[in-house]
Amino acid sequence: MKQVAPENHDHHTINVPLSASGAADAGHPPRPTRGESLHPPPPDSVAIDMPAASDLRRRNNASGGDAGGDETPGSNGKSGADLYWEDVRFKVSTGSGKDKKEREILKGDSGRAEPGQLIAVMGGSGAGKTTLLNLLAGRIPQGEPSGIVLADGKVRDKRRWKKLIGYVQQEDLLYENLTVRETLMTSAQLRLPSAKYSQAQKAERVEEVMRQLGISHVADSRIGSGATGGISGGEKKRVSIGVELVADPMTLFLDEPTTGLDSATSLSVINILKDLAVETNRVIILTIHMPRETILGKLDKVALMSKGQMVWFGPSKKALEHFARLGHECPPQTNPADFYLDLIQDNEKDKDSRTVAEKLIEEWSAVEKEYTTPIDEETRQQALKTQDSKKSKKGRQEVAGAWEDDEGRWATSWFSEFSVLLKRNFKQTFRNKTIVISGFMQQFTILLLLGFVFFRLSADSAGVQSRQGILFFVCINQTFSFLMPIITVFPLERRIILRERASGSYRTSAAYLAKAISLWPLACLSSLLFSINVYWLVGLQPTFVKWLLFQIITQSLVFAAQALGMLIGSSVPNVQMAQIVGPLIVVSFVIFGGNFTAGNSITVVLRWIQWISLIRYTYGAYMQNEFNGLQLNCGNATGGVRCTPNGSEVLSLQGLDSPSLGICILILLVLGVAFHFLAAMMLRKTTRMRIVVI
Ligand SMILES: Nc1ncnc2c1ncn2[C@@H]1O[C@H](COP(=O)(O)OP(=O)(O)OP(=O)(O)O)[C@@H](O)[C@H]1O
Repeated sequence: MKQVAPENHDHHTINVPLSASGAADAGHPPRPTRGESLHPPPPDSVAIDMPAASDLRRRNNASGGDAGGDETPGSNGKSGADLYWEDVRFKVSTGSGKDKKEREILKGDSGRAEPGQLIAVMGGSGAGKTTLLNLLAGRIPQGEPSGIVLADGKVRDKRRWKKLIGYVQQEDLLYENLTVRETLMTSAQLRLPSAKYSQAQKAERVEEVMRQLGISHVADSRIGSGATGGISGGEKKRVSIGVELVADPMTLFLDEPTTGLDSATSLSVINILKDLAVETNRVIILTIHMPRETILGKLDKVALMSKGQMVWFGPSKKALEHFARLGHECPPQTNPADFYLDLIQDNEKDKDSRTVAEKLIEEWSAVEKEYTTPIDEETRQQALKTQDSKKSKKGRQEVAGAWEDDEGRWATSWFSEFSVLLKRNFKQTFRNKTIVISGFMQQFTILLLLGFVFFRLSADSAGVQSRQGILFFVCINQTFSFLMPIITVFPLERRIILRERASGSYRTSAAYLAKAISLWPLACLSSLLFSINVYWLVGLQPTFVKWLLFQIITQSLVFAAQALGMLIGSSVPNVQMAQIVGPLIVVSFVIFGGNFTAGNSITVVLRWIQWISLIRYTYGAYMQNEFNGLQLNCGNATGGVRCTPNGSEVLSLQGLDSPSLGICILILLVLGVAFHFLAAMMLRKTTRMRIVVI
């Protein structure tokens, strides 16, 4: 029984079963098109009024027909792209200097994936599975690809392609303090075009995807982590798939989606993918290591690879026949996947000094045309022409022009991106109670310690030294406390940002600003807890204006220290480097902070450090705030200790009377803004995924 949706409407009604039912068999019935249900709707199914899930593709298709329009896949109106690749190669340079060599990782592979098919790339470790998957997806961090890849017979356009596909990485890159529903909703809000989908429709899409993936029962559970608990590994994998699926991609790529899962969970993930491929008429391509036989039965085609070359591409059952014809029978009671892998990894050489794999590669190249449905030659020639023109300047302009005619480069406005990301960041930060509480506890403990050591300072020569000591300590404490936790933020989140940016989810400026603002309130509150109380505890000058200035100076330091933390975090490749570089920079700022050495006695080569030392300006401002107008009691001065009755004199003796307090605060703010600006630039640079389409 079919549930046919009215066509050519902005919205269509689909029947969504409340449970993700079992997968269709390998020999599944004729594929339904979108809007048709595979199975009769169960009594508990619900009809949802949804925007056509293929709107995103239609949007891209609609504008793909003209200027260089042959570049856009999907313009034949199909819901899933037919992916064709021919003679694809991939080279990388290894070594350096004299030892520099070129290594060919993919050596001329061809194949075709048709809508509705679930395809697995298999092979031993290092066979080139991930490289082939990445090349088809266009995600190539380095190296030189060549060959032809056509989507629906068209050369792809990089900017559109990255938004038309979903790519599920091997690791589950998710925010652990968000719930499943919030995770998927964030993806929907960022990736579904606001012009087509209202908030309610985006929420409906999320519910639909959760039902398809069978994760509705954990919708409100936090993702969690090994340490904090949370949803299971299989559920996490389904959430990762859901993050891509809510954007309704035309083609879905998955890198080893079953790795790390037990065999029952792996089978359930594959069942879901199989259902998705069939029900939504999409191409789904994945890499897999050692599937069990039941999983193999779900796959429409397998691509067996050895040393960067195909050994077989087609249905698994036919592979057994093909290998049997070549004299390699699969022994009874053997999982065909084990048999394939043993065969292609057999390194024993025969009398011609060739391995079994080498012979199988040769045999495959002789018969591959029989097994791969060719594309129409006229389409192929046309695509080749477009590919050539795309390489020329004129072609590039045509592609760019075609994009400009589209609805826009981003699914939603800058402000929407910013507010979605800000909300996500607040949830991620404030739900981590350990971090929140330990931040306050740290400030409170130091406050107590200072209270014991520096309680109510005297106004004599000993009090001068103690004042200097405590003010310098406050500078160091506040810098370390608010810089160090931040330097690991970007290194820890970089791979998530890379993933999200690779699919064109948001502008870096929105992501950066949302992150910077979300980190500020907690730092502001805990630094206030410290600075408000330390002032009275230590007994600094008891006037409201000076107390207020003390708070302003502290907040300016916190602002600049956080900005510097973000700059360090966005510039270093990993947490370890951040933890080395962060303290190194702060310590050099301390050395040039104005307490240990006078500015003009520093060697010229390093003198510049004092000009960017946050601690120098903060210390200068604190000292002026405290010592200007301070009357000291020299009555107790003991022999040899010079006592200065006037606080301003202390400042001029130590060279801390300039720049003035106001300028010091201003410089701190300017440094903060400059660090933020540089950090945003660095984030943009270090989270850019190289997308190359051939
Ligand atoms: N950018 C690169 N630079 C150098 N070598 C590379 C690069 N990318 C891939 N390789 C090499 O190419 C080969 C194939 O890599 P690929 O990751 O595709 O293998 P795989 O089949 O996915 O292996 P595994 O199952 O172990 O992940 C490996 O030997 C790998 O070291």
